[in-house]
Amino acid sequence: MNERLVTTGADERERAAESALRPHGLEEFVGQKVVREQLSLVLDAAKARQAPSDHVLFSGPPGLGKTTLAMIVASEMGAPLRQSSGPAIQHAGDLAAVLSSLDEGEVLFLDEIHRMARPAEEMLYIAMEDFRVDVVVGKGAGATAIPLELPKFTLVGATTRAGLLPAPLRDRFGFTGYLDFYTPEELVQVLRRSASLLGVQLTAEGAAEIGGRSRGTPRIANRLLRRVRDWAQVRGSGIVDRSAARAALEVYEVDERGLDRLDRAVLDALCRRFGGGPVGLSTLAVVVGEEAETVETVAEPFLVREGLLGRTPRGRIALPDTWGHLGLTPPRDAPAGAAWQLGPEDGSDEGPQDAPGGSGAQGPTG
Ligand SMILES: Nc1ncnc2c1ncn2[C@@H]1O[C@H](COP(=O)(O)OP(=O)(O)OP(=O)(O)O)[C@@H](O)[C@H]1O
Repeated sequence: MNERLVTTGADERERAAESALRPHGLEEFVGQKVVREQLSLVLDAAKARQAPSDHVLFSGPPGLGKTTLAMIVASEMGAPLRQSSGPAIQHAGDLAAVLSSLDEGEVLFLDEIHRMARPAEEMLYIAMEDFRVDVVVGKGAGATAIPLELPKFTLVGATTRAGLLPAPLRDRFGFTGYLDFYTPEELVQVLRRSASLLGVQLTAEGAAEIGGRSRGTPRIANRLLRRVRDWAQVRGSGIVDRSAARAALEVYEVDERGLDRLDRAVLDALCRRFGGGPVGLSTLAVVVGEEAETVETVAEPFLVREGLLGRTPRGRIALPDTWGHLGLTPPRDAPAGAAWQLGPEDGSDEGPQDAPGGSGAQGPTG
């Protein structure tokens, strides 16, 4: 089980549990209306031409359905799916081995495609466009490239960081689907479907309660459902209703907005200890007893998205909602969120308050 119930990633064990809940066709896939419609046009056109589909890229945060869609592409095309990932392809030879073993029409799914080694990326451009790889035999001046024809295949790439893909690779995908976070109503639909597959009795209120705490992410919704089901079986009536969801998620310390203990510790330190900031990331991390990287990559993206934390060039700041969420009253001199000059997206800059002993409790000057 994951240490954090609301983390967006999944380990091998969880992925195995997830496979039972995956939609098998586009009509079962909840939400992402635009992507579904665009993708179904691409696939229907390919089927009508009786040819492999164009290469497809899915981009979006973890747990929103990229792997599921890759599997759907293969099943809609009636083709086998071969899976690998960027981190597994560290040499051009690794990729040549995968590509040369494909059959005509097969779908190759490359997860985390942005993490592939550069020489392999370059080999992939040619393979995608010309269905050919150049295998280099020998070394130095005597090295020769032997072209190897490949069968026509469809590449499905998935990435959480489309911006990291070099333009020549991005341009070779005929279609890119951008996945967005799900609405609470869509998550209720995901939960209903999962509950029926798991044989769990789920009430409308129970689904709404879990959906609202799932951070817009089906993976988290399904994970919370499994934990609430456990609670309902052991301590409740077996039915997943609102009170079971509330009681179970209190045990797991997931609050009504989907924040867990780490998220709240960060906000609590920011408001109580540093008067709302700005405070540097590493100081904040020391106070909550975590690595700066964990705070930055695990807690912050969701807090920023929810408008509960701001990243500025001078450090992290509380926003008006932050105080309310913690049940605190902002100090009288706390600025309105808009008055702050918010920093760049990756805003990992350390503020001046990172100096040892800095309290960082002052407001902005401008
Ligand atoms: N639209 C959806 N409808 C129903 N279930 C979904 C949907 N999207 C995702 N899920 C479920 O959520 C879980 C995670 O989905 P998936 O593995 O496809 O996410 P991912 O985007 O590939 O994540 P990662 O980036 O970590 O690989 C799966 O159990 C899947 O069935």
